[in-house]
Amino acid sequence: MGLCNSKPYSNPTRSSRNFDPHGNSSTANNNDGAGAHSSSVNGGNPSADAPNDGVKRSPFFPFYTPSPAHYWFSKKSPAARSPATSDSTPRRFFKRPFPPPSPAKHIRAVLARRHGSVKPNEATIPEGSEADEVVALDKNFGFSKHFGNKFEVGSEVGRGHFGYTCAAKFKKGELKGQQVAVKVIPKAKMTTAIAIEDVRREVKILRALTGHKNLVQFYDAYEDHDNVYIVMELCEGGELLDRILSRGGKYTEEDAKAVLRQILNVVAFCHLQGVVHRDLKPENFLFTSKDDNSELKAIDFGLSDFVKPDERLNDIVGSAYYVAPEVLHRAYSTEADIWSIGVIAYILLCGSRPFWARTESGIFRAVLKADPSFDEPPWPSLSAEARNFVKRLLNKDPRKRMTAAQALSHPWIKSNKDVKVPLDILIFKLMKAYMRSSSLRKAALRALSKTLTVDELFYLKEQFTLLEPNKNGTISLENIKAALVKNATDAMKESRIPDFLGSLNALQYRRMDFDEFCAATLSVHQLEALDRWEQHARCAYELFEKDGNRAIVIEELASELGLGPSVPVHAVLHDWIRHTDGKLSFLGFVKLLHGPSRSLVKAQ
Ligand SMILES: Nc1ncnc2c1ncn2[C@@H]1O[C@H](COP(=O)(O)OP(=O)(O)OP(=O)(O)O)[C@@H](O)[C@H]1O
Ligand SMILES: [Ca+2]
Ligand SMILES: [Ca+2]
Repeated sequence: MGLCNSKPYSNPTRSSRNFDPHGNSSTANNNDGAGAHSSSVNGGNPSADAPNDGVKRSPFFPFYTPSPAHYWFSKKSPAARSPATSDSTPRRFFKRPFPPPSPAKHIRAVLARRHGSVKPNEATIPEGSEADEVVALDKNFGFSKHFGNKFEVGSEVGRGHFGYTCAAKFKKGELKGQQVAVKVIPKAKMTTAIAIEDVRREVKILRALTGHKNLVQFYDAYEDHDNVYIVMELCEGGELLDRILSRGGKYTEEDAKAVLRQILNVVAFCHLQGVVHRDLKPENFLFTSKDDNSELKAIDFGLSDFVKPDERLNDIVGSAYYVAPEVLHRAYSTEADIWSIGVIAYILLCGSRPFWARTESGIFRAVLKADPSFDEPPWPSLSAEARNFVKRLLNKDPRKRMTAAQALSHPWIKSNKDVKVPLDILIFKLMKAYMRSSSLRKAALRALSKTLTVDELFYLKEQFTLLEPNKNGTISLENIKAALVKNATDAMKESRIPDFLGSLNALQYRRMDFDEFCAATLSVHQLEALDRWEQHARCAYELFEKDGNRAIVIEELASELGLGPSVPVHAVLHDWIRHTDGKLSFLGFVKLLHGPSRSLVKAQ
């Protein structure tokens, strides 16, 4: 067939259009402090972009300033000041399919969950009777009561739906005089058991997740009669959203990469720990300083949760523009965060939101059904890798979406930089499925693994290296355990990741070399999402034909697929077997690659 060369996928490096009209003015509109806007929401307001009370509004657009529009029309606008930029940018702006980003509201189900104010047709949260709970709400958190003794509170630096954040200083001790941020959450706002539980969990997660440079550093939590106080490192550079807007809505590819690398890094870390953030958006990333190259920190774990490796969450939480389709379908895990990063990446590169409508239900419809546009400027002038990167984050099928660690291995993000790829929890999930597979399926996966390209092998090689401390070409269960321990925080215990390793017990009596590792940890679903999947599969089938395909007894296949005696085997399996010689057909091979559950669903 001539396709079977395992040719490295060529990534034609197009010259990226590095125009950044406002690249040097990123702090231009940050003078009113971080979070000068509010993400607070009017739960009953059906208009997703309706102005919030108490925030500044643009006279030109139905959302708050700062917005790019502010810059086009203001005398102080960098665009107005810079003749080099004023010719192209405004035109591009008016061609945008959607308005530029504004602060995202939490979806109404979140508010219902927090406040118990569920409108009849929005009643998406089935948990117990709120009326009963109000009577006996326990607002004691067990946090230290000495906030007032320890901290001197300064001015407000930001505000959210659930509280406000102030700068503060340690009054005494070793850290005397050091600045911190304090998120103050009034207990009066905690009107449901769920709201209280969410605050408990926010603190628990902040406490458990320690030691990543792109995660806001948590100091401690305090409480008194009126408030909970979450004390953390003070980030003085403002929100990513403000910086996007102050740059006129878009970043150059290089600048976007620098931001996305940090976001992906911290999110990969959270996912390895079994924490899903569930509210990733540019408002929830802060710069440590006003500096252009300032480090970025993830904040606001208010909607975050622990998730076990083989568990799905079902509560609808997040912010509308950033919410993943599977969250709306109520069965999701860490991949939902990756979707949100896809939305952020889309915004960074083109300045508008990929899924936009005036109402929450309109946004949800777009998220579920619409394909984001890559035809409008500036997309055609951006690099093919950039578009490919964003599309692979915004795949509606979570199984086909890249993970954070894979995204860090993507040629666009990687470019010439020495990006360190973190350990990926997906590797363990795939390994578990592999260990439970039949020898026939293992042979099929091995054939497929021989067709992987240089880019795909790069990621697997990185993962293998992280698990292979002795560099002897093989890994053992002990190596895997050690790699996890090395990366573990307290969060990992909560999300039961060590228990999950029990499923890899079959590995305790043998070692795995890189070839088998590739077969074990390649994701058929992800490969299937690639344009060249047909080539991969055909190629792999050819290899399998030469070395592995054999006549199959139907009963054998039936037992492999877990078909019971009541299922009419012939009816289900006739398209799996080649009539001429009783061997696996191409279709059967592809179904086998996917494993039992999927094959059955498709076959029946
Ligand atoms: N460590 C920090 N340093 C500086 N500013 C901060 C810090 N933490 C939070 N802020 C500011 O306070 C705002 C609100 O904080 P946060 O997002 O945690 O609150 P929230 O009530 O959970 O908000 P939301 O409505 O998004 O859920 C942030 O958007 C940011 O502007
Ligand atoms: Ca927030
Ligand atoms: Ca929050």
